[in-house]
Amino acid sequence: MDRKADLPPPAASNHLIRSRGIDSNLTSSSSSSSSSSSLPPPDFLHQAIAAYKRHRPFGGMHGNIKRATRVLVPQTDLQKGINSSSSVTYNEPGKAFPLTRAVLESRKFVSETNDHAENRATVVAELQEDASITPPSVGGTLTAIGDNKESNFELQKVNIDLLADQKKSSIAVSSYQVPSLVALREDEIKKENSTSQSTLMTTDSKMENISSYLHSLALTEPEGYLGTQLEIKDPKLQGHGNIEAFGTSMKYGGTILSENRKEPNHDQCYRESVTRYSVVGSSSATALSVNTGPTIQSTHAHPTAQMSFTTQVSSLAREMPSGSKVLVSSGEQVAVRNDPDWQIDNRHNVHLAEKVNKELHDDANCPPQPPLPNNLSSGIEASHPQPSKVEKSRQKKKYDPNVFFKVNGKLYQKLGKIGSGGSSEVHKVISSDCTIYALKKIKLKGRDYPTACGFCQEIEYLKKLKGKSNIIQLIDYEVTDKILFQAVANDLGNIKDKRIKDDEFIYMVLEYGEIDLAHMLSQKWKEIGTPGWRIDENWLRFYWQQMLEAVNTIHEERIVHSDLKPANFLLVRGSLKLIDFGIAKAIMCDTTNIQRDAQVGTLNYMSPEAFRCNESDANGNTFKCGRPSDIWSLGCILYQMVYGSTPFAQYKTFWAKFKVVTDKCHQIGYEPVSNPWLIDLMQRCLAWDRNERWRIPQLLQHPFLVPRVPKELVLFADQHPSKLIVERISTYWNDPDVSRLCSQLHEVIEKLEKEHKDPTNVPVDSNVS
Ligand SMILES: Nc1ncnc2c1ncn2[C@@H]1O[C@H](COP(=O)(O)OP(=O)(O)OP(=O)(O)O)[C@@H](O)[C@H]1O
Repeated sequence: MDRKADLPPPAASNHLIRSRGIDSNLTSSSSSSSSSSSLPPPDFLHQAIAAYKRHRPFGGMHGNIKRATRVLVPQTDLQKGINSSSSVTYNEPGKAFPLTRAVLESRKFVSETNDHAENRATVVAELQEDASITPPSVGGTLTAIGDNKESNFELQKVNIDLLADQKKSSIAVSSYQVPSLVALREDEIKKENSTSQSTLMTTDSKMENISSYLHSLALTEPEGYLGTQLEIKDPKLQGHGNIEAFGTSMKYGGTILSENRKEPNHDQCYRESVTRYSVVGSSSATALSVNTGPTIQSTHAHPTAQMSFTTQVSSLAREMPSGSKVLVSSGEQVAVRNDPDWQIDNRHNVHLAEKVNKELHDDANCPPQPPLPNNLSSGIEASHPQPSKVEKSRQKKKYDPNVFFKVNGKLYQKLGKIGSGGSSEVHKVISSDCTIYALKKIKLKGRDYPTACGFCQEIEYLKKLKGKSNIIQLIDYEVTDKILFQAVANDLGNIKDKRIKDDEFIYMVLEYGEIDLAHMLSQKWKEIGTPGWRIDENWLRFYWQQMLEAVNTIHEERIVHSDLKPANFLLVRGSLKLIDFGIAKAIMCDTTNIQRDAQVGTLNYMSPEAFRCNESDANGNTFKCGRPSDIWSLGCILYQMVYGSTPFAQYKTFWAKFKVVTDKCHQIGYEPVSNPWLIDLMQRCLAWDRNERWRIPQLLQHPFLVPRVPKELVLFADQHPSKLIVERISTYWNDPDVSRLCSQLHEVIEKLEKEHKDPTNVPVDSNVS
């Protein structure tokens, strides 16, 4: 059924149109009607709250208040609008663009300014909707319209009203925003001019975080209305990845404006949240404004999600620092809390908005409503079944755990799962100050206390390594199981044999790494086989040195990592940092080795002694793991960086690996490489006998990293370097052909050197070309 057909004709509000900066004569063709602003405020408030709770436009409850037309178009109609011949033809007659609803409307809106009479009614309807139901707290004026290149989003500029007192230079970022924009402080936003309609500009890298946040909201909160009216002025940002993030949020109906935006995917349905969010920044503090009011009811909106989103924002508002301004606006009026300095124009509206705020907060304690079937989502009263357990816990938590993590009272919005290890999940998150972190969540349920204590050990190591630039930094952590928390600090005592029964977790907020070495390597190895490919020695040196330094840092702190592998080196702002101290062990003061309770590590990188840790050899000597075990792992990583696979990769099963790695007589194969020092370096790390392995300070001085040509010449005064190299190579290959070739090479090098010293001494019949 076409719901649009059921709707009363749209009405316009001059008031709103003014606030949006649209010439009021554009509305002349529309029927006039009442607006919310014409209702006595308490009625408005009650209706707003009641409708909000019902998740449907309260216009519907009031005969003469018109519903928004755009949001009541069912998906099928939307699809029709997009896919069928009814696509909007724009500017260039005859050229049809398949557009999503959001784009269609934006263009209609634009078309109004272009005097496209046919679209005028729709624009009016949109304006009326805002006017009669929820006047926006911030008005915008579309001032520039781009061309209509296919698949681009044309609107290029939106002027945004200043919401707050000019003297205080507070800036309203947009009418529909997200909480994390609180970090968009005034010093990161320049006003283009000082009139009440100023164009926001931001060129700061915060944009990346914000866009990424929006992106995440688009992903995690499909019902959220993510339109953010920001003009992106910085050419660097145009076409940058973060624009894509905006593009994604636009899919959900936002009017985020930037040049050359890609057309949203038609498969994405158009959704809007009942609740709108707005953020105000001031010179002295940041503020969060929550614009309530059932503005739009999408046929696809998910009431539970809307509720939870509201709850999250309320919760975020509570999380904000005490100096922050929490604004709640109902309609275009804004109330300011916690800040006596804030200029308030209209006391009544402050009162009104505060009431709305209170209701909003009360709402967070109301049971969320179950989702309505799509076809019933507007106009039908939902029944209120008892809240489920999950819902109850959500109410208790006052934030949606599907969207946020709470660590030590701070909320972190999930941006997506990065990876999961043997015992944990790692998520990309964003904090309220728009910083991206990695959040490691270790599930404790079902684990015994000694194991859980082992997990906490990682926190101890990271605390010990705080401030070390080549170790991932622990920002915050929480152990939700209080018994465990105390046991770690004191003693396991009588809980040794007990298990954790409840849903308890360890949360660790960590510095975020962009990519790990494993992924970098797999990218690098795609180049293999391309014509002219050869090992990039400088690339190798650059990262090898950083790896050595990172491991040296922990060795100096008497910590053995025990699980060194490419995935545990993360690139953070261009530098490699070490992560995952899950199985690291501290070296006792009176020894250089560690005792292991169980076999640990990742097979391909495990040293012979790690395979046989704590066992005894034929002579009764115990295999112990210590720093050399980490050196072996580094050797395996270097081998992988040089050849593309670890030295024992061809042995697939555990036992095959065990056998070959623990076999003292097994010879690791080294294919020739352009720089023989590289082979020497690998051999220094992969010596079977752990006592023969070089230590990190030596490795940092190895000729591969520190070419010492003059020093070498002095050191081997009686030996020509080429001879030395040739000798070493022939030793390794022990092959007459290799020896012969090496001798020839040596002769050639000597000849060349003679020529270099005395250019007149060039043999006439030189076979050196
Ligand atoms: N700080 C971080 N920034 C970005 N990604 C991270 C971060 N920490 C971990 N990861 C990603 O999450 C994955 C798993 O993390 P981690 O290795 O710490 O977990 P684990 O349970 O100890 O894993 P494993 O079983 O491999 O030892 C890593 O391989 C890495 O890709």
